[in-house]
Amino acid sequence: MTDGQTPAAPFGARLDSVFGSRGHLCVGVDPHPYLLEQWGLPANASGVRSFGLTVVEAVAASGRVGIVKPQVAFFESYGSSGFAALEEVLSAARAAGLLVIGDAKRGDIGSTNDGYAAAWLTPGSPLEVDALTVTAYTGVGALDGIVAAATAAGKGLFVLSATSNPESRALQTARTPEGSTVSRLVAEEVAAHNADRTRLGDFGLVLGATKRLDDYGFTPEALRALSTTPVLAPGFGFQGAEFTSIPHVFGPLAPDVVVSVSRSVLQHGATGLAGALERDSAALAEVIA
Ligand SMILES: O=c1ccn([C@@H]2O[C@H](COP(=O)(O)O)[C@@H](O)[C@H]2O)c(=O)[nH]1
Repeated sequence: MTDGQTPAAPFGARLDSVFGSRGHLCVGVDPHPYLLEQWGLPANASGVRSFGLTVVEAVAASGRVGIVKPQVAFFESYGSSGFAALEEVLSAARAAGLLVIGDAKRGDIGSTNDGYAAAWLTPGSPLEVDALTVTAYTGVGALDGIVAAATAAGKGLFVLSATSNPESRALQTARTPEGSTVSRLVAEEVAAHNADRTRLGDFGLVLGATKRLDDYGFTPEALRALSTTPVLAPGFGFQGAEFTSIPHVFGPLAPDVVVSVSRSVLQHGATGLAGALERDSAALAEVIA
């Protein structure tokens, strides 16, 4: 629900609409302590609040970017006042019409996951987001309650599958008894939740742009089978991936990738952010129409 009464359109449809109107760039709201210092802000809740609101304002004003991804860790590190700051940032972003992906990477056994669903996906809750990142180490089935809550509220999930960090390889390329990789198993079980869609579903995957997906067990056929599954792709800029690699890395999924950038744009400071957004969104539009 958007206002507690009107049912929201499904997340996948809303994401598709943002792709059409504002493109695929997603700006991470990652107030690292070193960035706070660089921006002349204090390393406390008031600093992350100002940082987050400034990023939201710049993204909304750009007219070229429609998705933000606040990194919860950097707010959580200041305790309850950090969470209060996060609530303000989330609310400002949603009020500005931006699609908000909460990067909280929640995930537990099913009964506990219901608590996360209540916190992040319930319309009107203080931490309401449009989509949430979650882990499936307890099994994709343990997410069923969050999936049901998301569907009821027009929300989405992005489930970690092949993450961008170098340490992910051993675990995520481990083979199941049937011969699939862990990454691919997660991907296929998540994609099953989108099976009734002809266009984008509400349940996506985190696939790092720094990876060769064939190394993680994704054959070309496996990628084609994910055609209604949106992809949240971190790893650009600071972690080394380039926009021009998107068609090669993501193949048939490239048209539905949410391209996430944080430090590479945030390092330009409050005054340089608008220019960085303009440059990145223009460069990305050359790659994903
Ligand atoms: O596999 C993953 C999953 C999430 N992330 C998050 O994305 C941003 C990346 O920040 P950059 O500054 O653009 O490197 C950050 O919030 C990570 O927690 C990821 O990098 N990889």
